Formats: sequence, C-alpha cells, structure tokens
Amino acid sequence: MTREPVLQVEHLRQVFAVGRERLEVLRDIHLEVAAGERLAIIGASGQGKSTLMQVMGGLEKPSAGRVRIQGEDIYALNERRRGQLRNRSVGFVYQLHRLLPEFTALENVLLPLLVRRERRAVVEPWGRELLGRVGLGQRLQHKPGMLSGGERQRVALARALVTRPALLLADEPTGNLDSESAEAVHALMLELNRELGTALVIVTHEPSLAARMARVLRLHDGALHPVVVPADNPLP
Ligand SMILES: Nc1ncnc2c1ncn2[C@@H]1O[C@H](COP(=O)(O)OP(=O)(O)OP(=O)(O)O)[C@@H](O)[C@H]1O
Repeated sequence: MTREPVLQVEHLRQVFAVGRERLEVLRDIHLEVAAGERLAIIGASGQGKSTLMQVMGGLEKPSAGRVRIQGEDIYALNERRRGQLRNRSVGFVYQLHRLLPEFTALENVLLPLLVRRERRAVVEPWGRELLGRVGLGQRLQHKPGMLSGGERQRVALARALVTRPALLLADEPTGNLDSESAEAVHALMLELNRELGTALVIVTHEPSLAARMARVLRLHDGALHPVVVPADNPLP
C-alpha cells in the first residue's frame, strides 16, 4: 500500500511587486514529501527559502500553483479551515520564535492544544516532557523575556511538536544556537521523526544537519534541484 504524501506542491510561483518592479522569487516549484520523510532545503541567502516555507505552511498565499497537505488543497480552504488544518497537521518553527510574551514556556508549548479545548491536566505531562527533552525542564515557568535566545528557540520547537504533527516545517531552527544546544534540537527532531513518523522539511545552512536528512534539495533561481550528498563526505 502506498501512503498518501503528506505534502504536495505543484507549479508554485511567488511574485512580489516592489514599487514598479516585479520580483519572481519562486518560479516553478514541484515537491512531494512522503509521510515520515526527512528533507533538507539549502540555498544561498535571498533565494526564497523562507518564502517557500511560509507558502507551504499555509501562511502566505502563492501567486499561482497548489499546495496540498495530507491531500487537502490548503489555499482552496477559507482562512478558518486552513487554520484548523495547520493546527492539526503542521508544526512550524520560524526564524524568529514568535512566542507569546505574557505566557510561561510551558503555556506557550501547550497553547496549540489548549486552543482546541484539550484539557490542560491531560496535555500538561506531554508539554513538560517535550521541554525536558530540549533541556528546559528547569525553565517551565519562565516567560520568553526571561529566556535566552537559544532557549526561546527550543521552546518554539517544543510548541511546534506538541500536536504530534504529520509535518514539521522548520526554517533554520538552530541558526542561533551553540553547537551543543543545536545538537539537542536536531536529536529531538530526528527522534520524533522516528517515533511519531513526523515528516521533516528543514531549511538549514548546517552541513551536519543536512547530512542527516534522507534527501537534500537546493533552491536556486526559483526552482528546487536535487543535491547528491556522498555518505562519507557531508555537504561543504
Ligand atoms: N513580502 C515581500 N515583498 C517583497 N519582497 C520580498 C518579500 N518577502 C521576501 N522578499 C524578497 O524575496 C527574496 C527571498 O526572500 P527569503 O526570505 O524567502 O529568502 P531566503 O532564501 O530565506 O534568505 P535567507 O537565507 O537570507 O533567510 C529576497 O530577495 C527578499 O528580499
């Protein structure tokens, strides 16, 4: 039996109008990500990696083309239904963490479940466990303003994974972390990929992370190109 792809992108284009100029950032993107797959997207600064992630995550409507998540054409849905689908199926780690400043680390992590009216007493142990697994078991009651940048990023990862999503989209999730914290975050993403079958799509400049993904694509000139990574010689 073939499993349905978790993510399908067809003929995707994104054009920005800036003054009188038109900037075609994504020209013709095709991509299919199988359930449980691990994919890295690399590419030079300004090539459109973040733009692609936003469009694939349902956060920014493309100029043309289609994005399906678990078979659903997400931009054919109204905003409310698209939000529900995102909550159910997608975890998103942004370059900036976007935590809510008035809530504690634990509350930030639990929010995606609390907005679906799951009971706090039921979901709290899983939130605590995830924070423990990113090394923040002693920071549960800290608000974002009391955490370091790297700690905030780890809270954001725990929040993205708390719903056990079918798909995790992570845009440079360990860009600001020291190598030890980055390693903890990479390990957690890979563990949940194995344990829960969460498909990973990760934008990264870190060769060590890209090398641990099953497939690597380079975004260049508005299209995705396969990169062959020799097993004994990780990316430059
Ligand atoms: N809303 C927007 N309006 C106009 N131009 C935009 C907009 N968003 C992004 N761009 C432009 O699109 C291009 C791609 O931006 P994007 O942030 O997707 O690149 P990136 O590959 O993620 O870069 P980096 O690795 O530096 O984060 C950039 O040249 C950027 O200036």
